[in-house]
Amino acid sequence: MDNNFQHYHVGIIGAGIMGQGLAFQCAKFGHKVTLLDISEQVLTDARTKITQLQRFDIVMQRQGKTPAGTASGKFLDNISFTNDWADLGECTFIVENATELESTKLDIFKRISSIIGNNVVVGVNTSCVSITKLAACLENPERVIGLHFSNPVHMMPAVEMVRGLFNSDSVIQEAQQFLAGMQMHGIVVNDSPGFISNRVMLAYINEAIYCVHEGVATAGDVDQIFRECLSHTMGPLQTADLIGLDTILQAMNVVYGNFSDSKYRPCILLKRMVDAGMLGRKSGKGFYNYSIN
Ligand SMILES: NC(=O)c1ccc[n+]([C@@H]2O[C@H](COP(=O)([O-])OP(=O)(O)OC[C@H]3O[C@@H](n4cnc5c(N)ncnc54)[C@H](O)[C@@H]3O)[C@@H](O)[C@H]2O)c1
Repeated sequence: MDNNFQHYHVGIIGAGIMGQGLAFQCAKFGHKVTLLDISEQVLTDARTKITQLQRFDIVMQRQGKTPAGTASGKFLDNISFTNDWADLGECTFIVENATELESTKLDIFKRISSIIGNNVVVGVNTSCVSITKLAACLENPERVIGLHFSNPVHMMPAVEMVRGLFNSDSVIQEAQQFLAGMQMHGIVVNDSPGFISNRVMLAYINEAIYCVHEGVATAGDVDQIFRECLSHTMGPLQTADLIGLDTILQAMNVVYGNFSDSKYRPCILLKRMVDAGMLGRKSGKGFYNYSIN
């Protein structure tokens, strides 16, 4: 790793889509990683997925779509997988990536308050939950900052960095340095429901789901219009499948609950698909069918 950047022992809470991607990215740039999840099965799957990410990343590097890392050797050995919260005690930087439910994240913050060091910066990877509300669970709330990574983490150069009400400038600088060490940078916005990206994108995805629900067009045709008429790389329903329909629904509920504005009311089709376990890529079926391996 470039000597100008500090090595951290990064504690990542939640080993789902985002936790896996972030664990890989951190290890690729020389950080030691402790990846925690409450589910043994998720931790087992995460090992496999992270190995697959490494293969995919090598191809992307050859195509110039992702930078080379700075770690050498078998850097994935620097990731440890655990369900023991005490293992976070030695971490020097934390990123919380668990399920997009305010109650889950609040429980996690209350839990880690007595485990992690008092000066450790805590990043929150959330689509919508208030950074300020989570920060209030910790002593030194100024060290909690929103780090809204995008999916796939290792392919995206920028992170929506969310400044909570308590944040100090030094924490923002430290988080920027953490990202810079992985050849990423943060774009700082203030704490508001859905921040910028999700406030705009959720309304767009939800409207596309309404179009399918009302029979205006098929999912394939909606996406094709965005790709072929508007030059988007992906259509809104492909994006929804990539993010996870459960995550979209949970995020919409948070934004809708905060703004009480009907433009954020989740479409009934989205709710029914989540009820049916059609969560998108991660479950093998959403608006499209996927092979899970
Ligand atoms: N999926 C995306 O494209 C995307 C993009 C940006 C941000 N996010 C945000 O990142 C976070 C994680 O999203 P994801 O897509 O990885 O979700 P996911 O459903 O794939 O993974 C969430 C993980 O959290 C774990 N978990 C649940 N409760 C927990 C607890 N109490 N302690 C520890 N782990 C727990 C689950 O077992 C699961 O493995 C969410 O807040 C989401 O809004 C997601």
